[in-house]
Amino acid sequence: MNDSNVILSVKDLVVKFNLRGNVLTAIRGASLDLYEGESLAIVGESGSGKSVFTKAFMGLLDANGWIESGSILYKGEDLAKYKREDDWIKIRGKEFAMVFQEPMTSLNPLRSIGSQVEEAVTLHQRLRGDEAKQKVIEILNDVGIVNPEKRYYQYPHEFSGGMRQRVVIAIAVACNPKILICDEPTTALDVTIQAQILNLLKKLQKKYKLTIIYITHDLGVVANVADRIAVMYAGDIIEIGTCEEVFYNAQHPYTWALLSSLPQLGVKGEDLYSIKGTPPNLFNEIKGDAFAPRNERALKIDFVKRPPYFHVSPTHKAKTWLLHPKAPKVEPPESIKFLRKKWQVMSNE
Ligand SMILES: Nc1ncnc2c1ncn2[C@@H]1O[C@H](COP(=O)(O)OP(=O)(O)OP(=O)(O)O)[C@@H](O)[C@H]1O
Repeated sequence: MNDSNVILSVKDLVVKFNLRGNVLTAIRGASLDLYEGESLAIVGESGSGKSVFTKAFMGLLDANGWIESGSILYKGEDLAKYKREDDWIKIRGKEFAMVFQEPMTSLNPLRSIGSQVEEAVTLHQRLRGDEAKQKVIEILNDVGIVNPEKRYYQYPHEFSGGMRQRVVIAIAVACNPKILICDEPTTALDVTIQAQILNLLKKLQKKYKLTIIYITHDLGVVANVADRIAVMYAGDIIEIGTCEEVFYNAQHPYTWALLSSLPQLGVKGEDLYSIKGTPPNLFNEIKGDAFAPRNERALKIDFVKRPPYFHVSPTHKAKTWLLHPKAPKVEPPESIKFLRKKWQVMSNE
């Protein structure tokens, strides 16, 4: 990873919404460098801002939302300055494509699968007639749809949930995007199908040279597919690092809480850990570390001053005062200590 590979650079992004005259700050100065060809998972509880953050890159914010400040640099242009739908049309599909959670809402029930994929091929790859159809069949085959020549003429209701999600992915890939954003792509599917779809995305990433952002509330789901993990809380990325760094050497107490609530890490015979309290009200100004009121290990300063990023390694940083050189030593929960022991072994290998 080096700076010349940065494909998208978001700096200090602030996104607000107006709700019946009251203003809510959904993204509170979040920054992110995305590297070409990587897969990055953005994780966090419901409402942490994962979807709004990525929708801002595609000009897909709801009508009552706007980018208040910050920049989104892509190919030398600042997308945060785009005001007109015409500007976004150049980006959407062609440069960035999105796969949503519920495939049925992304597909038109009245049109054949083939014609829906073909529309994307015609629009973005400038192919026509037989050539376009051949391309569609090739893509349907690539996404694992058996007998694509026959399936081409079928309708969404003739496909299972997993197969429909494959079609949605085919449409996204048919646009030839550089960046694919997958918003909870497997939440609506059962566990075996989930794994198949994630494997498929991994395979397509290589063939189509995609940079992928996975959005999920489930750290467990992305463990096998993401190169890096960004943890979001109350509209900011509070920790980011390689998958191993975030799993085994997490630094922010919120990341500790997320990890401790994973069923895979549960201590036998104990109830599953759940994060106490509720996220802050984004209509109010947030002072200090937004997680402090829910953090039983919070320091005094956490309630007063917002922490900057502190680097743990060149690829790993977190916004927590615990990383300040003068911070008192705070013991993480048992499950995190267990992971850190593994990290020490891994680091010495
Ligand atoms: N159109 C809107 N008007 C007002 N508030 C909004 C709007 N869209 C999103 N928000 C608010 O912005 C915040 C971030 O929402 P977002 O959908 O990005 O969360 P998320 O992390 O993706 O959650 P989930 O996992 O539930 O999708 C939430 O507080 C949400 O209520």
